[in-house]
Amino acid sequence: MANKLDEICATKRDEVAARKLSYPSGRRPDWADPSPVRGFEAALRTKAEGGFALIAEIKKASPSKGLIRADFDPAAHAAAYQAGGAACLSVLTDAPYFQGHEDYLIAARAACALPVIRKDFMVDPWQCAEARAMGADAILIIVAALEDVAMVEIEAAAREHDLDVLVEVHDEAEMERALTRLQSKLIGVNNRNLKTFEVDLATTERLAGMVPEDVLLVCESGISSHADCVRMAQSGVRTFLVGESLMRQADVAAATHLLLNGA
Ligand SMILES: O=C(O)c1ccccc1NCC(=O)[C@H](O)[C@H](O)COP(=O)(O)O
Repeated sequence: MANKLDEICATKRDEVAARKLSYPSGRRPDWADPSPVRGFEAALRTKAEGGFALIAEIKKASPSKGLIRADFDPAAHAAAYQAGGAACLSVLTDAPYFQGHEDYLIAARAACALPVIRKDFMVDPWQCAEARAMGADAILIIVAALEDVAMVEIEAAAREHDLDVLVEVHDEAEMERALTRLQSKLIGVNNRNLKTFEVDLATTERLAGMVPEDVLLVCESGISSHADCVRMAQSGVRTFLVGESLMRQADVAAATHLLLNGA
């Protein structure tokens, strides 16, 4: 296997093939009909106008850090993130590598009024139908994981299901592909290299200048303090995706407020 991202995507393809056979429509039989979409990108844009906008991530474990939160309670974390001032939630649904689950997204979304992105490895347009059926308001496209044709098809499927799309890049070539091949105006720079797990906030600083004015730029991974947000703001970034540093806190609501406001 070439690298961890390739390995994760290969596992995901097998998983999706099996799921498609057991519920072809994308709706698992035990899922209730989801409530209408909550505007994910709109919520971020509104918050970013008056300060920092946060996508707060519900993340139990990760390939790079192992178990992050032993007393994991997605509904309680969702309510705490909302109380602390988050604009949106991100919920990891990948089980093999992140100990995630679709039920965590369903529980988190039911416990708050925030829009939710399904954080998973999208390798097939069918996963968009599945994401909406479980209640997601947005999906992630990782440019490093997909050929151009595949990411265009997944974005089109997301639009068909009224899902917003966060397009994730890590270097200049991926940013160029995102800007020229895809239509979404929501682009995240992941400071984590998903092939090596190295994290460097300078990645966002390097790529921020490539982003046109109508694109909302999201700084992802490795943010652990208000000072980090202030540093990124010097490059024009006001929107952040944060997981581990908040998930490790005893008082998640207070930590979220502190991250956003500095006091
Ligand atoms: O987090 C990992 O170890 C990881 C490994 C391989 C692929 C993706 C991975 N993480 C996904 C993310 O990008 C982060 O969960 C997200 O940006 C939040 O990052 P952090 O605040 O550093 O938890």
